[in-house]
Amino acid sequence: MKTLLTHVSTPDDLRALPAELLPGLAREIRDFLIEKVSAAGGHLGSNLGIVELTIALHRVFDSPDDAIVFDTGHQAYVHKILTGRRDAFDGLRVRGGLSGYPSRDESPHDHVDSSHASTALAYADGMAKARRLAGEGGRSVVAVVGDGALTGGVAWEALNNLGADRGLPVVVVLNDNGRSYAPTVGGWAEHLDRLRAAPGFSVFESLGLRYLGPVDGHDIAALEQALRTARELRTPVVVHCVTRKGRGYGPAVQDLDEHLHAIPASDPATGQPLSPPRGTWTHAFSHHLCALGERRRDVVAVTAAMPGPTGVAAFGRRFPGRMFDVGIAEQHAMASAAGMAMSGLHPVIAIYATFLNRAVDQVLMDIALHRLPVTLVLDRAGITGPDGPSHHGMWDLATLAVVPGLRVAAPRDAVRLGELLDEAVACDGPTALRFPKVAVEAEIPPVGSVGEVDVLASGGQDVLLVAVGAMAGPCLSAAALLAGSGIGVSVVDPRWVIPVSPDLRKAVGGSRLVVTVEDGIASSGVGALVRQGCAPGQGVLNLGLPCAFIGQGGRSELLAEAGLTGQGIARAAGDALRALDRT
Ligand SMILES: Cc1ncc(C[n+]2csc(CCOP(=O)(O)OP(=O)(O)O)c2C)c(N)n1
Ligand SMILES: CC(=O)[C@@H](O)[C@H](O)COP(=O)(O)O
Ligand SMILES: [Mg+2]
Repeated sequence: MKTLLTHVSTPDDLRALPAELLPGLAREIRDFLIEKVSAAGGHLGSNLGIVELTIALHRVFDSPDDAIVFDTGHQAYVHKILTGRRDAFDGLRVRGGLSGYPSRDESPHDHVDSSHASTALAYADGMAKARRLAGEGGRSVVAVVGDGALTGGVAWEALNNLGADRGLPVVVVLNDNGRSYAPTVGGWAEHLDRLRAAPGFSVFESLGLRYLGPVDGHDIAALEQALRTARELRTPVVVHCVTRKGRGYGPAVQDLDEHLHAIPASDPATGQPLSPPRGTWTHAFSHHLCALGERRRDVVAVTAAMPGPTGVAAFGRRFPGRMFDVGIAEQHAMASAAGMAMSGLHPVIAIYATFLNRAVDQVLMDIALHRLPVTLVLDRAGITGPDGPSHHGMWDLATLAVVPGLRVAAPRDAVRLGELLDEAVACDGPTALRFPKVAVEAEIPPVGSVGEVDVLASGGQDVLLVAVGAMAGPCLSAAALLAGSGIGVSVVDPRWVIPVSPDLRKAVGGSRLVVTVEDGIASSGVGALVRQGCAPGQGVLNLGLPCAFIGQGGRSELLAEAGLTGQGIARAAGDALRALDRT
């Protein structure tokens, strides 16, 4: 029986609770988190570590009038529990259910939807300035930021601005657990180490902010006292709180790799996944990269704070000194890789497709303009699923399509992933590979080829399906359905999808209707490029995702909504062919 938690649904309830009951409430919140996150999957370790800190924040500040902005937002589950959303946790991260991040649609206590890291201080800077201009400067703005998120350059741009405006009532709550996924890296992490051991010189003070701490981030009374002091200062101030990721849950504390940062549905007793993990694209990439590392001494791997999730951790273990974790610093990852390539290395930057967005200028100006041999490996491309709009990796093809001289490949299976990675590092200019967040399906062998384009099915020239990467499987299903209705249909996989190759132009010639199918924005990706080269009078249909922010849900259900299933593709192609017949 959850006696305390059932009586605490709002910050007012929380403030009414006697202080001696708060440790018991923290225990109940942890039990609740373990039960609900184990059932749904989600961000467990970070939330277990921030329980006391969130309680203290909501007792000291008056949300939503005082704005509490969570950086990245993956650690806001406790905030949700304490702001009226406890009962929604059974729908955590499912279609139409509770978001895994703050969401303005869900609650006035949530101010920001984006879950790309390192931006909370900038939001706080802007909110505080706007409130001051509107004569509402009496309210505080609180930015809760992790030690990992503070490795991102945009956070330091905000600190630079905050430090210069001493009249802003901005409280930066640094939740320092010493980790991103893996231990946080760099001189910054070392500085925090020293501050944790003995308060002394603080970089923040040199920048013009006040510094309070370090505070034990699991001692609610100490936290409340520090936060009250910070609130009364009415100037930009950093409260340095030291916490433990995964606190209070054995399997999380014992997971030394990531402290169960993010988990799939798991057994709460053991912390083990309910279904054994199937071979993912990430596993396949990790395997091929290690094999490549044996053959090519110049190949190095770069990650922006995600060595485990992007699959380069194994490469780092096998080739010490050839894997570089640069922190949550995607722009630096690109520009530093450019420098490496200028000096004789071939860097492979492994990054989620959605986080590429932050570094597009570096791809253009630092890598592509210099025609440097750098390979981007874009994991979680296309629809990702339960992480929602900010995590779908759906902009990569549209953005990379306008980068001069950059070649993009989309493998359809693990064999092609190996081949294309080899081809990519054999290029003397920039390349990218993209694949989705899903288990890799069985190999799809070609039945023929047109130059470097693989023919996957050869059944006639009424319809040609051009399958981009993992869309090959649904395209083959669609081809079978169309053939069953008497339509002559063929399927090709270009392998290298950007720019459109002369081989692909040759392959599409002669078909009445060309249908491109991609797990990216239909109007601006590979399909749009293929369309430009089609003959006048030739029918062209571009299937893919809408140019819209797509909500959370299962990958399959979101792809089905976009029509990217065998049936959906067959229906759309059949309709388009009939329309062509009528013209
Ligand atoms: C721009 C960007 N890059 C990468 C990520 C993936 N990511 C999510 S949380 C995280 C680690 C965050 O570490 P920290 O801020 O210290 O929070 P903690 O989980 O330790 O509480 C990373 C790398 C992201 N959300 N945004
Ligand atoms: C908050 C964040 O950006 C990551 O933790 C992300 O949620 C991980 O996603 P995967 O579960 O797909 O690795
Ligand atoms: Mg951290």
